[in-house]
Amino acid sequence: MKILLIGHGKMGKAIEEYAIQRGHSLVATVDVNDTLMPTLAEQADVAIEFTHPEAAFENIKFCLEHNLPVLSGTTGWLDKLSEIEKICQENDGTFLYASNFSIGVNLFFKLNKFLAKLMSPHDLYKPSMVEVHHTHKKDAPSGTAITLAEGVIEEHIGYSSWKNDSNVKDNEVPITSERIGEIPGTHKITYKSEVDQISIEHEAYSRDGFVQGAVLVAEWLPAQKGVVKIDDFLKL
Ligand SMILES: NC(=O)C1=CN([C@@H]2O[C@H](COP(=O)(O)OP(=O)(O)OC[C@H]3O[C@@H](n4cnc5c(N)ncnc54)[C@H](OP(=O)(O)O)[C@@H]3O)[C@@H](O)[C@H]2O)C=CC1
Ligand SMILES: O=C(O)C1=N[C@H](C(=O)O)C[C@H](O)C1
Repeated sequence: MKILLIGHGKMGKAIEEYAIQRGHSLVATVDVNDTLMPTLAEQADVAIEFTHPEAAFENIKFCLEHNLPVLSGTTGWLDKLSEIEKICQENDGTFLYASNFSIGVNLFFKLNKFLAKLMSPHDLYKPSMVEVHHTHKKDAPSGTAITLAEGVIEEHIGYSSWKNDSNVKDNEVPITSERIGEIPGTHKITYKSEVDQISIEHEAYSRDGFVQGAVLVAEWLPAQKGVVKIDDFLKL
């Protein structure tokens, strides 16, 4: 498979290495000072986009307007997600966004929803979330934390929004973001009552899970149409 790799930072470099290991080739790596040229899109089977919250929208739009299936793992740009989904439909394209490409985290998303549903009738237990990442991370809260909070909101009658603060209203899920050293990504949800607490946690040991998931999804993506989800790939 021929991959157009957009973003050549921590994720881009690791994806390049793993994609080559799996027998793929790169049409090009496009980083911040490079230009996305239509000829690059013509030569590629799929684009993988891991860049910056400010850059993701234009990069994805370019791919969709040049008939190139594209997956994006960039977080922090979700205010424009519905616009991209519209552009995908208008161009009869293929697009997938996932806040986290690790299989473990996508199973954790399901566990989170299950726990929220169980907790919904028990308002003595108050949820809160902590996400911990490396100090280079540009966005807070993490995209994964937002997906987890959305899962709670979907399943728990007592919650309708989230806030990146520990000081919240009754109907808000509090998310605390910590930035420490080189931590790849840890997410913990706790339901606390006056007498006890229940926590679930996912801890990534490295970026390998995100990288492997992104390349496996990229292999599957060109045969799909429209706005697709990682749940479709994982059959969750
Ligand atoms: N969904 C998932 O599973 C995962 C998502 N992520 C997300 O992916 C994104 C990238 O993460 P990471 O690789 O760690 O970040 P890095 O900062 O290491 O890499 C991003 C790269 O993209 C470059 N870049 C910036 N603007 C553009 C542009 N317009 N076109 C092309 N390249 C550009 C940056 O250059 P410069 O540094 O000069 O700005 C940098 O080289 C983040 O949003 C992060 O949250 C990360 C891990 C897993
Ligand atoms: O920036 C990162 O590193 C990560 N970003 C994603 C997020 O914001 O959820 C996924 C993972 O946690 C690593």
